[in-house]
Amino acid sequence: MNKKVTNLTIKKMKQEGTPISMITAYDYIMAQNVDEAGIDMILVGDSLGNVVMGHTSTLPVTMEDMIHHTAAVVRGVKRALVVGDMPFMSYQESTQQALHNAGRLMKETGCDAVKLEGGASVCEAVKAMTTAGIPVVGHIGLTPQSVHQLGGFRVQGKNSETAKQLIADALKLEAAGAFAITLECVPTDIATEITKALHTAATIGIGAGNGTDGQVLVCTDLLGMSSGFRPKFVKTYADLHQTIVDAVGQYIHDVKDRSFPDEAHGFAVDPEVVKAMKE
Ligand SMILES: Nc1nc(=O)c2c([nH]1)NC[C@@H]1CN(c3ccc(C(=O)N[C@@H](CCC(=O)O)C(=O)O)cc3)CN21
Ligand SMILES: CC(C)C(=O)C(=O)O
Ligand SMILES: [Mg+2]
Repeated sequence: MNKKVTNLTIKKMKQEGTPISMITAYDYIMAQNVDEAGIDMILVGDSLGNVVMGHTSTLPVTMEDMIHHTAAVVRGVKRALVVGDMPFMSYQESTQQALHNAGRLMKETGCDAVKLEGGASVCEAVKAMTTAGIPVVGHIGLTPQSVHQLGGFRVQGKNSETAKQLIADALKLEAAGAFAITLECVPTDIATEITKALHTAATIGIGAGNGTDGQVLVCTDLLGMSSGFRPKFVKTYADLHQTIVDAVGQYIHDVKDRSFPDEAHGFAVDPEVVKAMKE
């Protein structure tokens, strides 16, 4: 088995220019599958609000939801670094609240790091966490927990002023101790400049082009399991939605015409036993 990935491995990969692969997972079985594929980092994203729970945003996700799913993912992983996403209003109230909930997420799930959205405004919390021994991943650009503040899901950092703000936030997160920073929906050239400006924190892009230190995608998006809207940045590598519909359709067909189960999928008994049973 390959050695467990740590925050130091990720920092080293940035120094060496080795691209970092990251994917979301929300349960034990998906975690086992993506870990076996050789993924470097697994994010138990609060996107589970959309993907697993069927909400229209990530806002309703609770600490209890995140703990439940992150613990399941950790049980399926041998090598990848597991990051637990801090849900909406689990860290925005105060630094004390942020530290308390980051501690809960690590303590009650066994994950390797936590992630929270925001720039300068969360740096005091990031500093408190890293000081307490909790590795932190930042998240700037499109921050879905602020969708109502941002006025919708839109690309961030499109003018020089907001682009400067993003660089400043990234540098502050790095100084506060974040070992990686997710850049979501940021123009390619801006994300590349942010990546160059950071010396220790690795950038992990989603809709941020190929100049970042790594990439992250939602597992059900890249596997083609999600129906409905797909963001422009998603590349699908399989059509599992159709594969599942076809396989279950075949199963239904076999049940209806009694071709399943056949002898190979049942348990035989000595005919004498049946005879004696009826007496
Ligand atoms: N399945 C899934 N995949 C994700 O990547 C994802 C989630 N869910 N839920 C949480 C957030 C929300 N995300 C989103 C949601 C919408 C857009 C979106 O509407 N993007 C537009 C770009 C708009 C513009 O040009 O400004 C697009 O067309 O892709 C992007 C990211 C990313 N995250
Ligand atoms: C899209 C990624 C970065 C995320 O935060 C999530 O899946 O919740
Ligand atoms: Mg998230």
